[in-house]
Amino acid sequence: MEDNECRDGRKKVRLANTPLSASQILTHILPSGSGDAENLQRILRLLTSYGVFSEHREFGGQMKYSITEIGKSLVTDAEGLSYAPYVLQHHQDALMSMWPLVYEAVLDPTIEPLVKVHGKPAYSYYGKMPEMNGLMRKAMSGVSVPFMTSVLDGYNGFKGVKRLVEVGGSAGDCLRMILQKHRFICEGMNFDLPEVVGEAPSIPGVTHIGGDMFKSIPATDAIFMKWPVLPDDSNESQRTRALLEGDIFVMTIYRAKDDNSEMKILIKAFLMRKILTSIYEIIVFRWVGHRRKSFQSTNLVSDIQVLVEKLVEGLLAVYHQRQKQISVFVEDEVKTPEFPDEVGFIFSPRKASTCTSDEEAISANEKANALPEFSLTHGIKTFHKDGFHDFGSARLDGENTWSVVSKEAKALVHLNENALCSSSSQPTCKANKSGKDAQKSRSPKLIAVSCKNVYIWKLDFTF
Ligand SMILES: C[S@@+](CC[C@H](N)C(=O)[O-])C[C@H]1O[C@@H](n2cnc3c(N)ncnc32)[C@H](O)[C@@H]1O
Repeated sequence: MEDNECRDGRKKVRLANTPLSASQILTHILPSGSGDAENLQRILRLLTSYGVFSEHREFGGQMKYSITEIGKSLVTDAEGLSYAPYVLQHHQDALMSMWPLVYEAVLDPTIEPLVKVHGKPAYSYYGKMPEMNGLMRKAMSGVSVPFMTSVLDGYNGFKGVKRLVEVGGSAGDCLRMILQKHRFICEGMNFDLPEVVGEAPSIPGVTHIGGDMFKSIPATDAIFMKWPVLPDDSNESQRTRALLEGDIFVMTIYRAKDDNSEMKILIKAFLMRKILTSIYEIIVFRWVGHRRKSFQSTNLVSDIQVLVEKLVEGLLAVYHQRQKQISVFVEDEVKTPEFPDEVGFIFSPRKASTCTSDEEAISANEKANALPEFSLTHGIKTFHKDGFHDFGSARLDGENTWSVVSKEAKALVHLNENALCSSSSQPTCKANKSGKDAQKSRSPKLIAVSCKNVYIWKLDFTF
C-alpha cells in the first residue's frame, strides 16, 4: 500500500487530501448527520490562520479546506506518534489555569505562576497526576522520536561509550534509539523522576532508574541530556553538580528567529498563542572525553557540524520542511571556552566495562595516554551539601532559559578550569583564587574526578 492509502474495512481508501467543505468534513466525523457545520467552519478558519489547514475558495461555492504539513504533523503516524499530545499537554486544565496569573511573574518573579496555582513546580505536580504524567511521556515521544531519527541518521558522537545514561529521559525513546543505532553501547540507563520511569515501557538493554537529577545520577561513561529542565528553584551548584557527574558535554541551543518562518507559524499553531512562542530550544549535551588528543584537531569541529546539520535536519523532519533552505549563525554571545593544553583533557577509562570492543572503541593509543580513574564508582552516587561549590548566590528566578543555561555554562567552565588546575598542577593554569581557602572551598578532588571540560555552543538558525 502506498503512503497515502489506508484500509477502511475491506476497501482500500485513497487519502488524497482533497479540499472539503465544513459540511463535508462533518459527514465524515459525525456520520449520524448531527453537528453544526457553521461552527466547524469557524474553527477551521481559526486553524487556517495558524497554518493547520489551507483554504480553497471555489468560484461561487463554499470554502473548502485541506490539511497542511503542519496539520499532518498532528495526525498519528505508523508508530502511533504525532505532535498532538504535545499540544494537548500544554492545554491541560492544570496548565491553563496558571495563565491568568502570568502577569504576576512580572510583579513577583520569585514564585512561578504554576507554583502559585498548584503549590508545586510542574514536574512535582505531574508526578502526582498519573494522567498528566502519561500525556507528558507521550508528548515527549511524539516530539523526540522524529527528531532523534534525523539526528542519529548521521551523527556518530557516541564513539567509545559503553555505558550511557540519559538524564531526564522520560519514556526512554531517545536512549532506545541511540542504543539501536550504536550497538557498542552495552548498557543504557534511563534516569528520570520515579513517577515517570515507573510507567515507562520496558526497553531491551535499558534500565529505568528513578531519582532526582539534582541529587545524584548514575555514574556512566557518558551522559545524554536532551531538553533538560532547569527549574528556578534549584540553585546553580545543584544543577552544576548534576551535570558535572559525567565527562564532557557539548551544549547546543537552537531556536527559531524569524517571525515569518514556517517554524514560528508552526509553533504558534501548536501553542495557540497562549504559550511563550518565541523560543524553541533544544539542548543536547554530548560527551567527548575519550577524544583527548583529537580535540584540538578538526574532529570536534566536524562532529559539531554534523550535529548541527542533523539537529537542524531533525527539526525540519519534525516540521516536514526538509526542503527549506536554512542558514545557521554561530553567535559569540557565549564564548567557546579556550581549550587548555593537552593535559586538560583527562581521560577516565572505565575498568568495569565488559562490552566487546568494535571499530568505534577507544584506541589503545588513547588508553596509553589516559590518566588513571580517580574514584568514580558505578551505581548511583550521592552528594553531600558541603561538597557543593559556590558560584555566587545570584537568584536565577525570572531569567529566561538561555540566560540560565548561559550562566550555568560559565559556571561550569569556571569550575572546570579550577578542576584542571588542581588535578594537573599545571603552572600555566590560572586559578581565580589561590591559597588554602580557595582549595578547600572548591573541593577540587571531586571536580577533578568528575569534570573534564565543557564546550558551549550557541547556534541560532533562521528559516
Ligand atoms: C522536557 S522533558 C525531556 C524528555 C526527553 N529528554 C526528551 O527529550 O524527549 C524533561 C524530562 O526531565 C524530567 N525531570 C524533571 N525534573 C527532573 C529531576 N529533578 N530529575 C530527573 N528527571 C527530571 C521530566 O520528568 C521529563 O521527563
